[in-house]
Amino acid sequence: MQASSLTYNEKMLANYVPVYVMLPLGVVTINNVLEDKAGIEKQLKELRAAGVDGVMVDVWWGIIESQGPKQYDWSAYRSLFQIVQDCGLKLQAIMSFHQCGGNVGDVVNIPLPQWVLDIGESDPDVFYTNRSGNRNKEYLSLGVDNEPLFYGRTAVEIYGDYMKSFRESMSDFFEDGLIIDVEVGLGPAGELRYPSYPQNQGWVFPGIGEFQCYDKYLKAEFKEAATSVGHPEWELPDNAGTYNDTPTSTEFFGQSGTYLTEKGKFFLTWYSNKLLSHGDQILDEANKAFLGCKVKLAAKVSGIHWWYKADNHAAELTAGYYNLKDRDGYRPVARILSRHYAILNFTCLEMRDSEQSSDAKSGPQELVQQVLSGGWRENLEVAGENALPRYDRDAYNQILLNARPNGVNKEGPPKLRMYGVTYLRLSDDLLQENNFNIFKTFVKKMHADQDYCPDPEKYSHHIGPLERSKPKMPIEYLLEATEPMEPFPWDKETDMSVGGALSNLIDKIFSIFK
Ligand SMILES: OC[C@H]1O[C@H](O[C@H]2[C@H](O)[C@@H](O)[C@@H](O[C@H]3[C@H](O)[C@@H](O)[C@@H](O[C@H]4[C@H](O)[C@@H](O)[C@@H](O[C@H]5[C@H](O)[C@@H](O)[C@@H](O[C@H]6[C@H](O)[C@@H](O)[C@@H](O[C@H]7[C@H](O)[C@@H](O)[C@@H](O)O[C@@H]7CO)O[C@@H]6CO)O[C@@H]5CO)O[C@@H]4CO)O[C@@H]3CO)O[C@@H]2CO)[C@H](O)[C@@H](O)[C@@H]1O
Repeated sequence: MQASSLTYNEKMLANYVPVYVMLPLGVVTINNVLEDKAGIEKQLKELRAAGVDGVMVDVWWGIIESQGPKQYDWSAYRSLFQIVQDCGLKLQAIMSFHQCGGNVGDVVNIPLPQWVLDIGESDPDVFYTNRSGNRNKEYLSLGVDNEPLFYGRTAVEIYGDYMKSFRESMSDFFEDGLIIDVEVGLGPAGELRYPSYPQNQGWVFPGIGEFQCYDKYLKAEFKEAATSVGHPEWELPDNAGTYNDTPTSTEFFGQSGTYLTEKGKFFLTWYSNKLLSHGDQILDEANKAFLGCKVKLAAKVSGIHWWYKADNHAAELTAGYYNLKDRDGYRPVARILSRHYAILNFTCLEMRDSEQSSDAKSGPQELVQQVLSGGWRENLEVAGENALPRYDRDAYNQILLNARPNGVNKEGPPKLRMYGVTYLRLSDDLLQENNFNIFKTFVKKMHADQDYCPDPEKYSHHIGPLERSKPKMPIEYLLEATEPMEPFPWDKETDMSVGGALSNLIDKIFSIFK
């Protein structure tokens, strides 16, 4: 349709960014029970009335396949999905192949299935391991992706089977258009990363974290890789410090550090490429499992904003994002996702540089700008989340700015628009009157001041049947995307603000007299 023949509201709808809300982590309990049906239904109705488009929920491996290999029980989740559907909300389902517990905000503990942990008892190397030998049971090491150690199945086969079973068991919800998005769990917290900053091993913000490739499988792979380039003597780093170090206190990340040497570069390329192949392989399984469904696949990438403004980008490097001033660590991730028609879901949308302590050389705004721009340059849809729960107008305004970095276009689609934003997370605090009022304004502004729109096609979200992934990309082609590019320009402030300093003051006075 010609833009000129559209009504004002139709043109404004082209600026609409849907808002989803993450459900509580333990909405389905560890015993696979949806305990508080009435309570969740009431809350979902409140969200719907606030204009919210949908919700995101973790579908925990540790719950569904807890009884034994391939013994899936989806019944509690089916009840939950039915309620979500009855409330008129859409659903984003996370294939949570990780443990809940050990990350910021993890208020419940949901370990991996016991039969997997039992295998880890006799072969602890199935878990990510740091240099001092600490095992991390949050997620299986990518070193066992292709090892048939789990009653004859490899880790990747397990993930593939789980997703196929999910599709079969939820086929009616797919057909009804309830499930619009599947977030494919690719690591701890569901994010494509190594568990380099585990709070349950003593990491505190803003420690640089540690490399996690010292299990016997990854060690052997590294040896083989080093030998193949004529350096059998190269070992994994032994000078990269510990969780809470600063970069410059280590030899690896310090000035003229190992990370700049031939050996260091070889290691970092290997470490980050392993993560890329891991994501690629599991997304391929996801693509096969959901082929033909009217759904989008998505992958989460963590917002490691601390030490972003240091030359060494130490915290990103230990997490597996090989990102430096002269090397883009995120565009290769985006390129992989483009092969699978997947959305890039990035976090820390709410953070501003001015809120961060200068000691951490933190740059959340520049990081978001880089990653989102990279995604758009690779012709991807880009979505996002906030990293920490926030209820203040400054945080919402920052999310609004990132959602439409150049503002609204009253004549049709804006230059840049995020595909959607998922707010972390539904809680009593969010629903508290004053917080919820601000949140409702935020939703309205994300919708470009338009009423809630139940039909995604109307805001140009075409969710067609999922096509088969494109052919595998040669590593050289992937690595071409490491070439740094200028990010797109961002406006200073959003043109769809939920209110500024004065409103903040009124909120404070209001809360005192409540
Ligand atoms: O359900 C889906 C998944 O949900 C969870 O994963 C999500 C995760 O929760 C998200 O954070 C996000 O993951 C990333 C994130 O992208 C990264 O940026 C990073 O987060 C780091 C963060 O950026 C850093 O700034 C730093 O945060 C520290 C923070 O700066 C300090 O101020 C302080 O935070 C305090 C906070 O100020 C305070 O208000 C309070 O907050 C609690 C709140 O009061 C309470 O009502 C309750 O809602 O919980 C709140 C959080 O505990 O306490 C905070 C903690 O003391 O310390 C912060 C931590 O030191 O470090 C962050 C890393 O720790 O890393 C994140 C994790 O990779 O997106 C994830 C995926 O959606 C679950 O973990 C998954 O299992 C679920 O699948």
